[in-house]
Amino acid sequence: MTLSSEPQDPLPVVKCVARARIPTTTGPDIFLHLYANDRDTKEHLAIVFGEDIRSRTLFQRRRGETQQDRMVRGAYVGKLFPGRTMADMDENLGMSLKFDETSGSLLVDPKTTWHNQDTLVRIHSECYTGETAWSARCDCGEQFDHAGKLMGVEREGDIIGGSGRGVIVYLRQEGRGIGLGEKLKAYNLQDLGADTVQANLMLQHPADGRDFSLGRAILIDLGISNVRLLTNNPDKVLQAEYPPYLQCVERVPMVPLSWTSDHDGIHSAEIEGYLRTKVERMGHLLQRPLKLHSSVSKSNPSTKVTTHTLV
Ligand SMILES: Nc1nc2c(ncn2[C@@H]2O[C@H](COP(=O)(O)OP(=O)(O)OP(=O)(O)O)[C@@H](O)[C@H]2O)c(=O)[nH]1
Ligand SMILES: [Zn+2]
Repeated sequence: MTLSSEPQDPLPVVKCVARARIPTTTGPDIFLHLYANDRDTKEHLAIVFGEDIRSRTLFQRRRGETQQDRMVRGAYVGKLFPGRTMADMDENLGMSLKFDETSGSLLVDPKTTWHNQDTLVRIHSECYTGETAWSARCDCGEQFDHAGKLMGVEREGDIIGGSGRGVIVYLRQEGRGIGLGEKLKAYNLQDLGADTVQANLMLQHPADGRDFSLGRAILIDLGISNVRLLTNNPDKVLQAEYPPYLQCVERVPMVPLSWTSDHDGIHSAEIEGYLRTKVERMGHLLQRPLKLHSSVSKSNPSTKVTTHTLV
């Protein structure tokens, strides 16, 4: 945790290049933001739930640009429709943006811009295998889907959702930063008996070489200050802090679905090893709910008691 008296590393410079509305198969429209930065050439993303969470760099007025230019890059208020000519005003919805006439910066107006509220956030690292190749080696794909669902609901059990507001910062940090090729080699080493940490070290990589400063810079660019962070990773909680601009006000756990249901979620030998390593070797805050009694079926009250060890 960086105490406010200690100098903080300067954040990378990020710039939102484009934003577009994505109608989703699961219900809400989301707004995909693509970022450039001064640290790498990757296309890091922010998946934003809520039209009024606004990137300051995207909405910054640029010299010589037209209202059409602004609409094309996604710097518009409300909804686009054929024939619309003004980016900064949506007459149909009666919404208009205000700017500092000198600097051209967006002025925060509670009627049009989300600010100073706790925001549900996931800082998610890319995992091609888990998100696209149906892998049962990790829970990244499940976490990505679950985070998206939680952004859209008021609550799920005792977890308070985002009620339609939230941000998934999607960092192109495949393989905890080592890239897909090296991660595939790590998988082979895991099939030869190594765990995910040992495999990275055997390939001469750190156990976790990720840098989350880009995530912090993107959240600050989106005007997010109080983060309710969806994670089990204590390091991410620390990494989501940049006082006084960004603070993590709550860690929201992500319990694997397979631990709360016998049929949902990922059930595989590999995922158990993956989760166990995260807990035992990376300090992840995951605890399998301790069930003292299996659900004793009415028809057979003598169902044997099963206990689950804590992982
Ligand atoms: N090197 C390596 N990376 C892996 C392996 N399995 C998953 N990963 C990567 O681990 C990262 C998972 O990151 P996240 O899901 O964002 O977060 P986390 O650090 O697991 O913690 P949570 O926020 O609690 O999910 C992704 O970059 C995956 O590609 C593995 O076996 N080896
Ligand atoms: Zn994964």
